[in-house]
Amino acid sequence: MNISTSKIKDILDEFGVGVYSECGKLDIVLMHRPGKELLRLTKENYHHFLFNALPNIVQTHQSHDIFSQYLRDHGIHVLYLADLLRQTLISSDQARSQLIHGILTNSHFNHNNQQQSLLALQQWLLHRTPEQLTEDIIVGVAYSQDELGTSDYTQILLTINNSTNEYLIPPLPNLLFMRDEFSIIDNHVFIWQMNKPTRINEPLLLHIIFQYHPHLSNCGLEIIEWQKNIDENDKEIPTIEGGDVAYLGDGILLIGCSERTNRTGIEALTRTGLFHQVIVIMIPPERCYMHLDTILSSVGKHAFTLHGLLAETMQIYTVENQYSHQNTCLKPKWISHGCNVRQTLRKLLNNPDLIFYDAKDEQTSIDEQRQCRHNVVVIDDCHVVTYAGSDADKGIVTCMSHNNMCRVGLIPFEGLLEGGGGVHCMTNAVRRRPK
Ligand SMILES: NC(=[NH2+])NCCC[C@H](N)C(=O)O
Repeated sequence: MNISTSKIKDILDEFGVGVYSECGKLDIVLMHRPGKELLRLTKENYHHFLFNALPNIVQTHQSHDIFSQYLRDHGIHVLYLADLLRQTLISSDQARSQLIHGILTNSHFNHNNQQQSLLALQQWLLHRTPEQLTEDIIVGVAYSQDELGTSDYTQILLTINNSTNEYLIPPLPNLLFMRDEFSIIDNHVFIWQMNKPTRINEPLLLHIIFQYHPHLSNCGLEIIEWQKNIDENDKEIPTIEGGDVAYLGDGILLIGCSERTNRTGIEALTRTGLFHQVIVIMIPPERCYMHLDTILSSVGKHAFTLHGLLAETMQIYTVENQYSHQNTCLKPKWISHGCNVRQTLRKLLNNPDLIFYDAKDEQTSIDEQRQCRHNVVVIDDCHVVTYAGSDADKGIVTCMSHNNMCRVGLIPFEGLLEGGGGVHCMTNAVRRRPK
């Protein structure tokens, strides 16, 4: 579904932008409807691309369209990444150069031919139209005459490639999980730095969109260069992925320190000084718990989902800024609050009645966590969406809907779950009201 730039302007004018909670009414969301990049997945490479199995693209489209239609049926405007990127590249030469520069920076060739290959790739990219560039960066470009055409630079690229690399530009099948590349918090845009190399080009696209899109670049959102706040002594590169980030509103940030989001990243974010409280949950660094939202997500003002198996084993910290006498920001301090997630969040969030929904027994909870059902997205307070197929007696959906506590919309998982993410992972709010 194509949305024109003028329609986008109307939506932004009508609703405004900014995300002020995880559970207020959702008005505008960004998603990516997967395309031919999924056809790049094979039995040999799907692990490399962080998929658990091969999806059937017809099913992916069906399920994804049912999901986006559910959102539209409840008054949410769905924007699509490919539309925004194309519109940005059409309207701004600077955006095109920045995209090309970013692709070149992230490309690595055989050491001996690095310089020559980069020049050839640059020339090849400079001859692409905005529409072609949009497709190249999302779908990827294979080392083949078919895809590269017959120019002089093509010959150089094909000759130089030592055939160990299948792709000149790698495909981005994980764009399906639009949650992870950025977060909007209040009216600030944070473009994240991915931990997994195969996702390295994804944030680049979002940076270009928020910086140059004819309407999103001047609608009152400000990009924050959070990763500049690292200490000289920090040895690791700061990484944060959006699935670890839950902005609860009123300056309170809940964040997972996980396989993907590291301490240096969390400290750099804290040092922006934009948060009143930063609460960190230490998540076991395992693939099945890759982000905070695989085990906990917001359901409404009164509740979260929480995978019970981990509820009393994950250390919780608050991270606070410290300043020198000259008022320079020093390394933040980590204060431990023990390992009981339920108790600690009730206390830190000053809400003794906070509810944590889970399946009724441990094995069902484990099964449902693996099927991404703790991963819910809020439409409005107490109205969420998750994947269908939850156990009718013991499943988390039954627990959430008990006594009409919550309304739970269900969408098919076929064609989506193979990528290892749920409905929260596939959406990213551009406008969400306070709780
Ligand atoms: N917010 C999330 N939980 N995202 C899920 C991302 C799944 C993706 N295949 C990855 O491994 O990166």
